[in-house]
Amino acid sequence: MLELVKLGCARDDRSLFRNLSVKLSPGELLQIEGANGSGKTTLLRVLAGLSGDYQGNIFWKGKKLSSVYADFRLSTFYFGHKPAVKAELTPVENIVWRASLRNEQYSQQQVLAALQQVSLNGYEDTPCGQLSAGQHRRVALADLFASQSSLWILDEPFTAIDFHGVAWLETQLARHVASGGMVIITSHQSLSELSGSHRTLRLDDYSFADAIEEAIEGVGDDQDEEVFL
Ligand SMILES: Nc1ncnc2c1ncn2[C@@H]1O[C@H](COP(=O)(O)OP(=O)(O)OP(=O)(O)O)[C@@H](O)[C@H]1O
Repeated sequence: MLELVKLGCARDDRSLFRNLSVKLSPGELLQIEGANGSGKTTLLRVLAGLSGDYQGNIFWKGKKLSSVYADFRLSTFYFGHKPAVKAELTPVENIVWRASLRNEQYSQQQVLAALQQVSLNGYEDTPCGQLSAGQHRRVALADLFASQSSLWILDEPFTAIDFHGVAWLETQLARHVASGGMVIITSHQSLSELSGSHRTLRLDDYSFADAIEEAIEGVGDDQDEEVFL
């Protein structure tokens, strides 16, 4: 349902990755791994539609992403490094506001259930600016509890989350995938026990260094072709 074809990204004249082709179907979780600076966040920002600076093509439900972007946005939940949580709003207000950005409406019961799920009951009326770093991220993660988005794009969602929060989040991921949802996630956490539909993609395998090696190997294969290194 989501397909990347020969995707490549460069930043500041440096190639991060190239020739990345992969398909993600309903019921699958794709974990993106790679060294610091290999381009994991860059890739997720591209997939979330937050950056159009890339080579190659992205298809959603068989159509070019640019032509079905509105549908894609409504089908996607993006959790970035710094999720949008307004400091002056309470957790309840933030959940309602964040849902409205995705054209979703939660009942009061759903909001309170979501807060309970992320152990923020008792903090309903506390401005989020007064919450701890982990609680702050839990406010954004609470969305997952009632999310209707089929594709979750999660950038290091376990950061600052305690042991119980990690277990809760793993359960949400497993449930989402089991019910036909899709997940793309960066995490240094091992997720392999989640389900058989879990795949890992190492971004370093698509790095420029590999491209140079390929080019060097190619010199002997085709003497007519000029190779620029
Ligand atoms: N907008 C930008 N302008 C210039 N360089 C950028 C930009 N965005 C990212 N980069 C660079 O691209 C490289 C990859 O960054 P990115 O955040 O995607 O890596 P990452 O794999 O997520 O790293 P980490 O594991 O440390 O979070 C870094 O060297 C970064 O400085």
